[in-house]
Amino acid sequence: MSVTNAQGQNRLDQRPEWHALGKHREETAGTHLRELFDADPGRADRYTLQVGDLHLDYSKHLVTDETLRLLRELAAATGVFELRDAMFRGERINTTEDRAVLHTALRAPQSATIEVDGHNVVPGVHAVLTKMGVFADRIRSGEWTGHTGKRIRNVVNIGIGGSDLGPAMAYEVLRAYTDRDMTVRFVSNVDGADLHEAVRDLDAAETLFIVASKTFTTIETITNATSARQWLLGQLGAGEDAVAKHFVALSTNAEKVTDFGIDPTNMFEFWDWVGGRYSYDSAIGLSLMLAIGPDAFREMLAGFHLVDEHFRTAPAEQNAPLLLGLLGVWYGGFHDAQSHAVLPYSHYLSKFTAYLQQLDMESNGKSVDRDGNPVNWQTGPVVWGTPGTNGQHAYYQLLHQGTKLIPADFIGFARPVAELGALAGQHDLLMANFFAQTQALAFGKTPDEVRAEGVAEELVPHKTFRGNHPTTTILAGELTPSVLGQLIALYEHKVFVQGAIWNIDSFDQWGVELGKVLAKRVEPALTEGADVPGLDASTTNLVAKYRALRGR
Ligand SMILES: O=P(O)(O)OC[C@H]1O[C@](O)(CO)[C@@H](O)[C@@H]1O
Repeated sequence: MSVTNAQGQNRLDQRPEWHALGKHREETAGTHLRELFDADPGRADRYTLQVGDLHLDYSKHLVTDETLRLLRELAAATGVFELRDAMFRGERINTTEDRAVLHTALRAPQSATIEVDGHNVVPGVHAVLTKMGVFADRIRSGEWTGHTGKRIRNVVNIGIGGSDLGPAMAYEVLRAYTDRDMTVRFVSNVDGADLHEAVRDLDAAETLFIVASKTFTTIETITNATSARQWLLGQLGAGEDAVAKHFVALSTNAEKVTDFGIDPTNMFEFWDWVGGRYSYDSAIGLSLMLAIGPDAFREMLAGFHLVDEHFRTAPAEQNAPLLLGLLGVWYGGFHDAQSHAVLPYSHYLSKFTAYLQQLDMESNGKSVDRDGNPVNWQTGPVVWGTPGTNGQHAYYQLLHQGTKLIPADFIGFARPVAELGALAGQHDLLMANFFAQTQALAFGKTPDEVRAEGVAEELVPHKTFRGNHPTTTILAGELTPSVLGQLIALYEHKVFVQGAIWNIDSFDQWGVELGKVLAKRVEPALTEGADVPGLDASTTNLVAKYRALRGR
């Protein structure tokens, strides 16, 4: 596909830096990681970075000093650093929604000044954090009681997308830091089964619902919140006045919160310059704060801030989010990689990749540039993965011997969380797998090595491992709140770098709209058999089949 447009020379695929990378790719085609390591004894030492508590090893990537130099030149030419500075300054870099992009302000210290339209937003951020902290302390101490006077022991967060995935992920990651006497659940799916299973064993008198929605118009969340209110009032046999003690809201939309019947004093505010998928360190993290307490929450914010500062100030050669972003551009643009695996070797990171899916794919799953012109290069990859070692016994076969190039991030920790007790003894085995996998992926096993083991000749191709599969290893001492913040900020800024280079708006999400509109149109057809003008033949048949199966 070849596209020309008014942007002319500014188009990514017409830039000399892009062409230089293409040429370099041709010249280095066929080079194996084995050769790169053999030719350069200093490679493993040189290709590492330390950012806060995160040790990054990127030596097992299909790059040389020259590749990295060319990629950095591309970053400079495409204005990554200028856009980064504009983001940190609070400029409206989300152009299609005409909004600033300031999740970094959510973790800025109180002394910072960050202005949107001449207004310093930092005092507001800290006021909400303080309000959240006071509320969390009241719930955790039992001072805040429900309608019947019982203390709150259950928290149910109702939200979807960015109003669910972040706190749900972080709650799992930081389980060891949570109040184990408090039940915290997350309801997102409009499938009634989600809410049903979340509340069926709970005592309503001890349950707090947190309705989390930036817009407070999201149909799934409002439907579930309405059902939760009915359930609560039904269980308590109480009137509407019980709602105030059992419902709080996290939103940017005070009017809609009030319409729903939640007292605005029980609303924790955030702002339109916080994107949904960048919001769990805002008020959206209230459920997490209730679980881990305000101090640990602030430690997490400090971890985010550490990496923000690194991204903002570190030179290009040592800038970790820049490097990770560039590696993705290299594989998507010049190796035709379609996906990116994130493989955490920690059970606590079981929801980490699902969280990254929204962060990355909703941000960079775009096919027009900032000016609305079709792009002629790959944008965001399919992000996928589950914790090791489970994946090893499922899809790693394809990673090792399949036909696809799938760059992967391996994330592991030197020490297990303290409370594992005797089970901590299993940690070395877990981490032995962690190290073995990146080694096997990079270096593989040659036919000669297989033969030397006495393998029958007809089996040699089957037992050969091509190797040359690129991985990043991210190793930290322990999975603490701060380390979680560092990891998330690392990925946020990596996504930013890629969007900047691909010249797309990483902060809008128009692609989710069409399905929402069509669902609204189709619903009356399901319930009432209403005619939907313009409905295609396949969907019409399916709707008819559905109605027949429902006996309608
Ligand atoms: O917080 P809200 O407004 O309910 O939106 C939830 C999610 O819906 C989306 O807009 C996508 O449909 C996400 O970007 C967002 O995180």
